[in-house]
Amino acid sequence: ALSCTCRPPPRSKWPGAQLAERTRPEFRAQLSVAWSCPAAVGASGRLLRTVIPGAPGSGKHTLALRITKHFRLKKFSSWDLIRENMLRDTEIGVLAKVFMDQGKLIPDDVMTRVTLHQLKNFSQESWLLCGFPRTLRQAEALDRVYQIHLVLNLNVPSEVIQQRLSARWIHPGSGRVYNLEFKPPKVVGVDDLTGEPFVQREDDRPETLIKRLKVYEDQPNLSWNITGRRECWKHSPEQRPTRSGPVCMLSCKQKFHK
Ligand SMILES: Nc1nc2c(ncn2[C@@H]2O[C@H](COP(=O)(O)OP(=O)(O)O)[C@@H](O)[C@H]2O)c(=O)[nH]1
Ligand SMILES: Nc1ncnc2c1ncn2[C@@H]1O[C@H](COP(=O)(O)OP(=O)(O)O)[C@@H](O)[C@H]1O
Repeated sequence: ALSCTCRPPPRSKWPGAQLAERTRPEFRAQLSVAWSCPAAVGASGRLLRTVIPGAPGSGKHTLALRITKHFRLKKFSSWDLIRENMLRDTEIGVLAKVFMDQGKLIPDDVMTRVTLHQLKNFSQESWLLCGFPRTLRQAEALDRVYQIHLVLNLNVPSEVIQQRLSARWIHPGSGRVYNLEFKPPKVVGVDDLTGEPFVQREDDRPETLIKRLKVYEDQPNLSWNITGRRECWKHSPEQRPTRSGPVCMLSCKQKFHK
């Protein structure tokens, strides 16, 4: 289920080789593909611009953390941006809470404005953007400003998502994510680093979660299309995943395969 036209180099050549050996098989496969892509190794000497769109609860933040740590990219996440604004009670934070509590996406113009504004300060760094874009309008707005090299799609069926999110807990101050099954804390109920209690996200409660998944499912699939020499974001008619477990499809812009 992994698709990339690049050939992986020998494993010993990956910078995160040792880590990759220790990670779970699905992450290892994802890292291998990411590393095998010339865009990722910076073969062209360019800055790397990567995005992880993906369904709610598909594991975007978990994977983004691993990749950015070991491939030395700057991580941006739409959720961190929103969470910081909510903690500071800014106008954007208050607005975001209204939409999140209803299980809805934050309006495109707001999300695009804050994200692009933040990215502006990092024009000389390679980055990975997590949770953005989530709609075609956001994708097109991003594309107008940046050339995106890699798109990591995490395709996870909704019943697996429901199971994961019902067991997700976070530390509200830092946003650190736990999972009672997949990534349990050292001591039940408290954050590993601060010892502070963790909470369930309001929007992970079953009634809101069902609405969020519906919003996601009702929205046409966002995919990155490469046809001939044309590269563009589009709505794809592909079916939502039905297989259980994470499936990663990686697309690289064509010019990096030459
Ligand atoms: N079983 C399993 N759980 C995962 C995996 N990746 C993330 N999780 C857990 O699933 C939940 C959602 O992951 P998160 O990274 O917050 O998803 P996001 O909402 O897409 O950013 C969290 O509780 C994670 O600990 C995975 O590969 N397998
Ligand atoms: N790119 C985005 N566009 C619109 N809303 C967003 C975006 N990213 C995050 N949000 C809002 O913030 C909430 C939490 O973000 P995140 O943790 O990435 O969500 P999820 O767990 O649903 O993947 C989303 O449910 C949505 O309301």
